[in-house]
Amino acid sequence: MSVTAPRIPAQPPVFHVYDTTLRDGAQQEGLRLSVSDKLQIATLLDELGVDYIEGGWPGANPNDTAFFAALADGAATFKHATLTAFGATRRVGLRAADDPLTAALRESHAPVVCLVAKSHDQHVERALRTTLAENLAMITDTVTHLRAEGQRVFVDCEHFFDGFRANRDYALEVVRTAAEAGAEAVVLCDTNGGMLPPWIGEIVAEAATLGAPLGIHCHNDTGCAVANTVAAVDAGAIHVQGTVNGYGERTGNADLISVVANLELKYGWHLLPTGALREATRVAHAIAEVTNMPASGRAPYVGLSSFAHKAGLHASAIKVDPNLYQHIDPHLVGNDMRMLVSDMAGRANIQLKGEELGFDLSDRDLAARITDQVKAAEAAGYTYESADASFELLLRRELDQLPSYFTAESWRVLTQQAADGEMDTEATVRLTARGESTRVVGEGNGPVNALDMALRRALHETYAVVEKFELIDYRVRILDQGHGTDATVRVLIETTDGLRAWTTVGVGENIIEASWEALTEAYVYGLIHAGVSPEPVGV
Ligand SMILES: CC(=O)SCCNC(=O)CCNC(=O)[C@H](O)C(C)(C)COP(=O)(O)OP(=O)(O)OC[C@H]1O[C@@H](n2cnc3c(N)ncnc32)[C@H](O)[C@@H]1OP(=O)(O)O
Ligand SMILES: CC(=O)C(=O)O
Repeated sequence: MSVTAPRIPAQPPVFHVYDTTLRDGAQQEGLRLSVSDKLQIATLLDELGVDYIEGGWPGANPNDTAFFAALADGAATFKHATLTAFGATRRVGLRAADDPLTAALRESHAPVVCLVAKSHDQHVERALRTTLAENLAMITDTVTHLRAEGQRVFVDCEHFFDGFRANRDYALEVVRTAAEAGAEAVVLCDTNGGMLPPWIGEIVAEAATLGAPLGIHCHNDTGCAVANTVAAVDAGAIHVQGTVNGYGERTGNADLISVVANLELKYGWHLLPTGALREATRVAHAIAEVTNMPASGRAPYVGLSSFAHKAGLHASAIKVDPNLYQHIDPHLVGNDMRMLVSDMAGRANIQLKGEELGFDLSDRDLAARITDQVKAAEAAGYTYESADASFELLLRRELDQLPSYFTAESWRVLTQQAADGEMDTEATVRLTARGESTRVVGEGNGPVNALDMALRRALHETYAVVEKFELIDYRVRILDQGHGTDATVRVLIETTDGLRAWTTVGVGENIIEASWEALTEAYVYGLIHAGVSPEPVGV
């Protein structure tokens, strides 16, 4: 058999992409979703084209109950996805029809219910504190009851893989019971997330001999949730569960976008509606905004760095053909290639970055000169990979295309503590803009804020657009760790004009000097991109 051609399994005729961001994703530490957050996320998930959106556990808390009620009242409608309510099998000793939590599932009006059932004998005996037979009866009773009430049912077999190892026959009996009761998919859960891909593959293959439609739900405690999910699919699972951005209890769940992108782009399967995968990056980032959990730059497929190239050797080959250093075309998932400029850059990085910013750096000597400058500046502490705006100013300086808007003559900052303990900071800036000299004082809650106020006031008369500029992030890093307060520092400042954001860098032995450099560069870059004409030559 040839190993050069990849093994591509055939796509099953029926396959479910099941999202649990709003339920298991919300079990992540620090994540709290309001009803309105859930509605926004559900709409984004529908745009991504997942088949099922698990909205939460109605009846377990007022928020989730209200979310299902809001959907029942028409707060959002889905073009593609089917709403699913999560819950558990009925309580020990109750009839499903009499269990208030089962009633909440019925009353959720969700067309599909996903029930968590115990499948590990020890969990039945020690956590549920009941018999193995009663657990099977709980599954049968709850599934048949909900089916009779007109809801479709999936069953999540909690701790299935550990349970299979502890008591294979019982774990398989749970699968058989759920399927016979009418579950459309029986989902095998690696609840503790301790499995590895070959183990998942072997166990799913054994479970598949029962003939029931199987699903997979993996946690990421071994860092293998996505690989485990793909292994389960290879072994016969036709339903994959996961969350966007891999949110979830402890180390999270399988990242659903990675799973789907792998199956679509590596196996060539069609899982999402045509073209929807191109929404993946936008949706992952929009959901991160709603959860207020910054998306990982290193997330496969959709991360900011997923197609960012830093090394000179990579860039030189990418100039010939981007595919030489990329596993897919980033546009397939709505992402983009980015070229990073740093001390690891060669001429090719600089040329490609220049092209990205709209400058022709095809001249080899010019590109080499700029590369040398970047390396020297990076050695002195500057960083350009996260300060594109300062890199553009460096390019413009070298190309003699840097407009002169003002000349700063001097600046001074005073901070004092008054007798009542209040801190006052005042900055004075003296500069010339379009031939006019000004001396302006600004006050702020700290030295950088006061300098920003003074600079803004000094420029405002001449360049009114500066009132739109707002400093939105300020980061300081000590560069030579061995030194104490006399160390060199690097300051990164992010500024916005309300439409776009840009980052500039300053370096110095004095934190205020470094901040001043980054601040003035931020204003110059902002003025250039606002299309403001500079000072007339000779002023
Ligand atoms: C693997 C997973 O992530 S499954 C999803 C887990 N998610 C959550 O737990 C979040 C939502 N949960 C909740 O709000 C609450 O736990 C509730 C409302 C469901 C239950 O709350 P309480 O009635 O106060 O019970 P509590 O949380 O202390 O314990 C859970 C009970 O459910 C029982 N239980 C656990 N799994 C199951 C199951 N699959 N089927 C039936 N009962 C179960 C437990 O044995 C325990 O019973 P007990 O009250 O007789 O001791
Ligand atoms: C059901 C579920 O979330 C789990 O077993 O991990």
